[in-house]
Amino acid sequence: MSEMSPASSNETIYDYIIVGGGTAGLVLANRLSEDKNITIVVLEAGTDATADPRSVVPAGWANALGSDLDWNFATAPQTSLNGRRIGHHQGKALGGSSSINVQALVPFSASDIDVWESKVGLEGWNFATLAPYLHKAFSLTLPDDATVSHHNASWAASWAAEGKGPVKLSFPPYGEEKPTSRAWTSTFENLGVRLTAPPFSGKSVGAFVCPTTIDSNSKTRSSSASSYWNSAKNRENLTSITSATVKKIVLEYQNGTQTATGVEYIREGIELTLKARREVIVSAGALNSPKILELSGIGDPTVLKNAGIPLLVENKFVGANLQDHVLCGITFEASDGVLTGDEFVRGNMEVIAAAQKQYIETQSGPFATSALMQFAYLPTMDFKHDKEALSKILTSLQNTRTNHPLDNIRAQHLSDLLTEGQEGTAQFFTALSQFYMPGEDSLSGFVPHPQPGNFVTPLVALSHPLSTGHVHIASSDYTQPPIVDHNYLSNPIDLELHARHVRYIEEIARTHPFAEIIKPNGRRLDPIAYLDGSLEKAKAYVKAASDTNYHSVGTLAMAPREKGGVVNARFQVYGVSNLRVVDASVFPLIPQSNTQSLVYVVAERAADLIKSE
Ligand SMILES: Cc1cc2nc3c(=O)[nH]c(=O)nc-3n(C[C@H](O)[C@H](O)[C@H](O)COP(=O)(O)OP(=O)(O)OC[C@H]3O[C@@H](n4cnc5c(N)ncnc54)[C@H](O)[C@@H]3O)c2cc1C
Repeated sequence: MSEMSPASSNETIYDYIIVGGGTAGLVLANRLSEDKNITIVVLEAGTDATADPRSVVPAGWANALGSDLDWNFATAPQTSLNGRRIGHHQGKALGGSSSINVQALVPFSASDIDVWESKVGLEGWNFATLAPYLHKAFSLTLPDDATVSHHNASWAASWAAEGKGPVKLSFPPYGEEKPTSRAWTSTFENLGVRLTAPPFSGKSVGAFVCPTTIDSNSKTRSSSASSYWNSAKNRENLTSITSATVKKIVLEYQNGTQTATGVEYIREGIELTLKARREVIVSAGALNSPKILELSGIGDPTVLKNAGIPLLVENKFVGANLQDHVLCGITFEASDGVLTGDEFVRGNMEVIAAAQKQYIETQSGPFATSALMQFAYLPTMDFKHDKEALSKILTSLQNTRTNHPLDNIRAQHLSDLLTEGQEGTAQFFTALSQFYMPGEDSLSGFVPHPQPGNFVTPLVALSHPLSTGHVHIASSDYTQPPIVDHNYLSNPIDLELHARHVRYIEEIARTHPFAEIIKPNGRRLDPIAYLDGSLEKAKAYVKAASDTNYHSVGTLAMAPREKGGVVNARFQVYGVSNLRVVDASVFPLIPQSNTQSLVYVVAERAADLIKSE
């Protein structure tokens, strides 16, 4: 049974209720329903977008942003970003954010995960345990030899042999991505940074072309919906209810503890309930899962009191520990003759119609690829020669202020990475077009005010930010969005490191062969983006121009209680029976990578843990 109408259903009790049919939620739905003896229902607020071109066509994501497939959140004004509000897209459809994301599959590092066990204290949470799940979640199709060589991607051969998972990965065919991957990887080699190890090996620095979650046969997006869901949805024991917004978890006091017994949800304006025989599993994403817990009476007493919600389970860390990779780029005018994506950004109908025709007729062209695939992890390059600056940062790290018990661990981990100097603290990547509008609120969709001209935008994200924020309800009204406040760059160490990394973009831009893509003496989109090697100018620029990388995590952290945990190492919510959270909310510390790789892996492990009980 797949989609059912709740009104016509006799069955209102399921073994597991999964709240949120997103990236993690559908992994769980698939794996748990492998056991025919248990029943599962997935409640998803969005629709089934598995035939919607905005989700299916690889380049369609730009049109999905800001649409009905998007929760379209926005942050509170960010003090350290000159008071700007930052739009924060999150997928609202079966597949969740995996149905609208940019499809880059980027590696997390071993040390970022090992610290979960060694310093956070989560037994069994290390890279050696998690890495094998990459092969359970993903399968990679290698392109022809010429393309592998063009992308410098021979490292991926063993991956292609071992990966057996439902999510399909591919590299773009030679010629379908620009600027050439070779230009990217060669530029970093010319900067003295050779790829040190295969990108997914756990300890790798340097430039690489990442696989994308695109099916190489159909040239369509491979989301958790098109993969995990589509292959399981006809199972008799698995049900989905779409357009169903969960309002709260029903808690009953049983055997001396609050126990999750079901959920209340709204569909077509009607309030309905479902009961769970075994568990409720919340997988609504890092910005919505805390909201559901708070609306259910689980959280910080002050937050709940202000919203008029009776407190049932006290935990002041619900909604805290919000982290993201703050992102900033410099948009350079492209050299004459370089074919950029700016006509698409400007919505040029002639160009779009031609690309559409090419995609429909031959499954190729600009619509068949994701925009982002050239990446590089780098240590903070300044510190290779400026030991005094490094020493100052390390001293500040010892005295940095803390808002959350995990902050000390974050600072210690960053200190270790900077001292060693062998791992990435910055993630560089590049877009061959204007990418966003620096200096403005970034509230509505992708590039709200496109500019004339052709551009290239190298960007950098801060891999291990210390600044943390929060997401909380403002009222008991479930239709109201939560208050999202990342506190981007509020920690001065973040500001300094991010500014140093952004300043390094100028170095990349003048290094060959990447320099050839940029017009000599061409303009930059933002008049204050001329940093001239000045750290002060770079600091001013990142405040004016930084944005989100859409990697919100950590708001219901997996950690011991005394370290600010909301769930234990088995995803169980402290103080409540039969309630788990499985999604990006549980990451105690943000990994260096874009987050989908780890969300899939963590959800696979959650399924194994639950099934083993
Ligand atoms: C625009 C964008 C681009 C990105 N690009 C990349 C990328 O290229 N590479 C990468 O690695 N990562 C990327 N990410 C991040 C990555 O996609 C997410 O971190 C990951 O998918 C989150 O998975 P999740 O399961 O935690 O949440 P989601 O996948 O967001 O799932 C949450 C689900 O819960 C549903 N839901 C929420 N509230 C309720 C409710 N009350 N009732 C019922 N259902 C509810 C939502 O509709 C959604 O379907 C991107 C994210 C975005 C938004």
